[in-house]
Amino acid sequence: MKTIIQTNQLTKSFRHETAIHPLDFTLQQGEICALIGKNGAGKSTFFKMLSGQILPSSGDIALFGQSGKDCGLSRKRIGFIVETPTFFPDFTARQNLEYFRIQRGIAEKKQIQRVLEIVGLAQEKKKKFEQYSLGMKQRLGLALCLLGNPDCLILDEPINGLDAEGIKEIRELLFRLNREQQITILISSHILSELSLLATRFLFIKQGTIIEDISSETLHEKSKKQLKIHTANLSKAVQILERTYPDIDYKVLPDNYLALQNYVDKSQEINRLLVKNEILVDEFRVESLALEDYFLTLEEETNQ
Ligand SMILES: Nc1ncnc2c1ncn2[C@@H]1O[C@H](COP(=O)(O)OP(=O)(O)OP(=O)(O)O)[C@@H](O)[C@H]1O
Repeated sequence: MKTIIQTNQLTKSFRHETAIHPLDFTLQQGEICALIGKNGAGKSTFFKMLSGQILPSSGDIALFGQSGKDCGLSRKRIGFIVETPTFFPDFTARQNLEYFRIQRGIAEKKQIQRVLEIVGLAQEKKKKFEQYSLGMKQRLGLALCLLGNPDCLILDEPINGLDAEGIKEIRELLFRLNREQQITILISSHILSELSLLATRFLFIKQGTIIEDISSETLHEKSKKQLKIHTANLSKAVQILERTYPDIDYKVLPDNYLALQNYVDKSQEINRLLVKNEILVDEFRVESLALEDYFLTLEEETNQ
């Protein structure tokens, strides 16, 4: 498998703070890797270093095996959405792409039709950019990314502000690009439910440090079923459960939720036990741990 991106002890400090602590990261061909972190965790800073918009404070970046000066040439093989691309408002999609095609020295004119077809904007011949919906604007941003026939896409919040239908369209488009054209994708978003449908790998970043790097299979395995209980009397419930099942594995979640990781198959027995001990349970369900919960739990655990 080919390595698309490799960083070695990459760091970035701004005047008053360190945004990225020494970061070692490898992205392999074919992956769809989701970068997940709270506001200010360092996602955009990392992406900007990869795109060459800002320089690292220390460490190396290798793109397609090339580092140093050659890294700049390899960058052409990557399509970036790192900041919302600026288009001319009174140009059509075609005119906007034509401008960027010339600016970037891309010889083949037919690339424009090709990328417009990929993102589903080929029929929009007359509409100007300013008349586009947000979804269309985002798709044009992706078309621009695809103009140079990239092998990899690095997308910072490409589904920001889209409605459910727009999000689904972009997801399906990214799936197609990955499966049919073997395009490797590194993507960030705050819409974790969406990333969980798309990504093959999840990278969690907190205060500039990767706190977890996990494949979707392992995540799925780890996030098997759990028993989620909501009660106002959480401490008493924990006490009784610990007394009855000494090896019980549980997590206390925010807002008076308790998640049991084992004894899930004994849900009826547990329910009866709590009721017998006069613990008022107002929610009791078996569920799969969602990516969102996984992220919040991870954030909490790393606070300790
Ligand atoms: N140009 C800059 N000058 C000073 N500090 C900066 C600069 N750019 C980013 N930072 C700081 O670096 C840290 C990481 O910011 P970054 O934008 O990378 O986070 P993020 O994970 O992309 O957040 P968000 O989800 O809000 O986009 C933040 O504390 C931010 O204030």
